[in-house]
Amino acid sequence: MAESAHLGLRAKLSAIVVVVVLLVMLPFVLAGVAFLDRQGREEAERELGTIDALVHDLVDSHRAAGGDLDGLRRRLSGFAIGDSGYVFIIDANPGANYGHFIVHPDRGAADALHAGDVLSRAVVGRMLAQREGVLSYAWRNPELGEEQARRKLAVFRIHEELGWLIGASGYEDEFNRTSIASRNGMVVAVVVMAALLVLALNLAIGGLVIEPMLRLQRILRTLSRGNETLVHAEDEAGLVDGICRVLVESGRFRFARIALFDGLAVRDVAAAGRAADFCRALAAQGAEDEDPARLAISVRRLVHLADPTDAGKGLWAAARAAGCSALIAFPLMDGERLLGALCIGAASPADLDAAGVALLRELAEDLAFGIASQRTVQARRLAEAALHLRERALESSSDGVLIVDLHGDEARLIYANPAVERLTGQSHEALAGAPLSALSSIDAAGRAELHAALAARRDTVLELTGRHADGSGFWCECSLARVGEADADGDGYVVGVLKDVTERTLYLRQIEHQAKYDALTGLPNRSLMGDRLEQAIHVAHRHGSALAVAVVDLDHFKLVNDNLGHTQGDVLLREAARRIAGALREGDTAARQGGDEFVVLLPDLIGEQDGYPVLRRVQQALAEPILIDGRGFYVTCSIGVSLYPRDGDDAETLLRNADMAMYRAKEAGRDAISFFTAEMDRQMQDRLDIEQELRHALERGELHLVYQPQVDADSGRVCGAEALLRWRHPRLGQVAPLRFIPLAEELGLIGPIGEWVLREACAQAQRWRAQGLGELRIAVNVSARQFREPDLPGRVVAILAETGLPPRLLELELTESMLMGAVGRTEETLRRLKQIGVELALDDFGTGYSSFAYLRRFPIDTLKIDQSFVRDMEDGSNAASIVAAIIAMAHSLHMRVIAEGVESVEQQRQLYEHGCDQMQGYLFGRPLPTDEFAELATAGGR
Ligand SMILES: Nc1nc2c(ncn2[C@@H]2O[C@H](COP(=O)(O)O[C@H]3[C@@H](O)[C@H](n4cnc5c(=O)[nH]c(N)nc54)O[C@@H]3COP(=O)(O)O)[C@@H](O)[C@H]2O)c(=O)[nH]1
Repeated sequence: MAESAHLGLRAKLSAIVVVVVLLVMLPFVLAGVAFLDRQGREEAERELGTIDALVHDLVDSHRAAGGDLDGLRRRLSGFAIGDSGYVFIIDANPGANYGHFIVHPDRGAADALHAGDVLSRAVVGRMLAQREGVLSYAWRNPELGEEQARRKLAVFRIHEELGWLIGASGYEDEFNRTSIASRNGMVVAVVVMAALLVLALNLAIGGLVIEPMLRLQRILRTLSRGNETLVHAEDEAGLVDGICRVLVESGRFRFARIALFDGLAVRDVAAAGRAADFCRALAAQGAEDEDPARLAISVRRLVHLADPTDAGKGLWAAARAAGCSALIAFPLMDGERLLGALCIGAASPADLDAAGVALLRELAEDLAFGIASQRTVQARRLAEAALHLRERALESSSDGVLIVDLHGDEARLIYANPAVERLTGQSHEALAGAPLSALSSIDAAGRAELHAALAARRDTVLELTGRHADGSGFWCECSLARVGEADADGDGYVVGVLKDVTERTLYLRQIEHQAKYDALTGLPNRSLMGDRLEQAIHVAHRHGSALAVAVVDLDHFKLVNDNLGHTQGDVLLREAARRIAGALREGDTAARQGGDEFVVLLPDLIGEQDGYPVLRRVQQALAEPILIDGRGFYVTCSIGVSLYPRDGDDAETLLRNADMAMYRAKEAGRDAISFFTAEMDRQMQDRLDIEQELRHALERGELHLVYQPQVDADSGRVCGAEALLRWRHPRLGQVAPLRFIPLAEELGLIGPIGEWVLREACAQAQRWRAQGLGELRIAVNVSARQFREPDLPGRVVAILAETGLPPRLLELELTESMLMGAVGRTEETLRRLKQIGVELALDDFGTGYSSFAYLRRFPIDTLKIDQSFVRDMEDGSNAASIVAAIIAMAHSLHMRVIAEGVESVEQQRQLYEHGCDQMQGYLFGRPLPTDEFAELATAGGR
């Protein structure tokens, strides 16, 4: 299109030139032609006039000489004028021959002009009418074969005497041949001149006007399209590519390339046209240093190379390789910031004339602006994207985020994210723009704290509580942090991050509750009771008042637990706890110490006995039957009481003394309230003393065994012995088994002691075998803790192997309580013991919740009737019946029965009658030292 526009413009300009030249030259040409024509005509007129005059003279002389008309005709016919001119005489005398030719080369005297000869008649007519003059007219003589008419001239004059019209006629062009030649020459010259002028003007206009103009137009168009590219480019890459393309396609430059500078390195980012050829050739020439783009970047100025002297050969070789003979590079500047350079290769230096360079500079400036704008846009896009991301992060944050505006009189919320709504139940959209006080879900104290922290302009973390719109409570940690610049008054914006700590708080509260309260009963636990006791002591100390600490222990709870199971035991404990707490005054505290033991704190007592009525109420409340599974259970309790300040002035002492008193109540037969006394304290000291000494009893060899004979009921002969442990202390003397064995169990010393007993008893039994005492079975008591040790069967096997005693001669005495509870494990232990081959006896049978269902499951060999039944057999109670029933049932389960504590013959008799298999008791022998037992056994018994 540009090409056709270019040609059109050229054609128009050429036409204008032609017209102008013609307009300028035509008047001269026409004037010349007219002049020459006039000159030729005048010459013809003159010549014809001369001839006419000659003819007149000739006629006169001929007439004067008396010549005849024919002779005149002959003479005049010989006149030749030019190629075809002639002399004529027309008869102008009135008469028949008027208008007839008297002399004419082609007509005789008699020839008149015939009717068809219209032109000749008109010409002759005009001459006759005019009588004298010159007549010019167009004449075509077909007789001469003429195609076109020619101008003819006739000069004529009447010969008055003769009445003849004498004239001479001829074609004009036959008279002024020179003039015509001159005219034609002039026309040719003018045409040639005009053509040359048109050509010269065309060339001049083309070179001086059109080319620069077109060039300028091209660059303007390039600039325009460049601006379009600038406007429409979507990114920096598109912009630089587009500009390079525009320069090559619209600007007709050989190449365009853009190199950007990032502060460290120059990097070509876009190119069009033959830029690659140029760069390749530049590299091949090793002339990269001369690269105009790099030069423009390094000098920060325009680099214009249009002359071979402007740069080295390498550069020009590269330029030629790209078809260029001029190069230009513009630095791309964004203010003071150098962005890079635009390098353009042009086919001719003229393509980079001053006007073009000015426009290209403009393009380069626009490009730099465009790049900077794109970068700004890009930076803004990135910033917007980051902002959007941050917004989304805020929106999706699990923590609540508030932005508070502190400007103005009242702090305002300008933003609240959805997490705030989740936390508080208040619409986050409604909160945005509302005053801070709109956060009504946060409780008043929290809001006040929030206001105070914001007023103090301090970054802080607040613990806030509130109520969700659905009514549930919530807890949150609110971190306040100022953001942005504060104004002169310190006002600005504060971001509050609300971390929902409801779950954590509830969990901690639960943990705290668990740490302070008993999970089963909900009563304060030992720890909280300790704290409250300390506090109460403190208050009592200040007020000079008294307080009581009572340890309440349920009587025989273990039996309930063991026989009914833990679940029912728990039910009983919960109910007991409820009753104890219900019996107290306001301000009193009931706590569970563990197991079936409770502590009651009675503060603010005026007198030391003031607590007694309260404790009585506790006792009475528990005395009411407790329903479990529809069955009523009667629970009694033993209560030990210590008083502040009388029995101690610290929590530990008071608790210990109350505990001691409680034991005393137990010892006193249970279901009693016992107040701590100094005597109890002494006994406690004794216990502590024993405890201390017991720890070393085994290693110091202070323990020994005694053996109580067991006799066969039928024969009365000693059939075995029960090994009973004794402790003789050098200072304390003989310590009763019931004092130290339970203590050893409590202190965890029973393990090594029990093993020692087992080994010692087995060794002794084996020695007696060796001494010939026969196959005596040795019964060894196993403590509950010992029985629970998983390795017990293994230890028994090892000891039997060590001592050599046959397993069947060892009988392990277990208690009912050991067998209750973890039935599976118990069964397993019993099974393994039975596999060894030892005998198993159930000790103290009848004192617990004896269950024959259990007995059927367990591989028990012997039932040992508790001595309390044996003792009561004589007093007429139903003990004898119970004993008889036990014996009968045991036998039905194929168990042997041994009665212990047989002291009288009557007891022996009754037992014998009931079918008891074996007996043990003082009646047959007390627990005896080894030698004495050996003597008794050798003697055969009592
Ligand atoms: N785990 C262990 N327990 C043991 C061990 N040695 C003893 N004990 C247990 O200590 C409790 C008290 O025993 P002890 O003072 O030795 O009393 C026993 C007998 O002396 C006593 N007994 C025997 N016959 C009579 C009698 O006719 N009248 C009467 N008043 N008392 C008598 O009974 C005790 C034996 O009881 P038991 O074991 O139930 O057969 C006691 O519970 C022992 O079990 C030991 O080494 N380990």
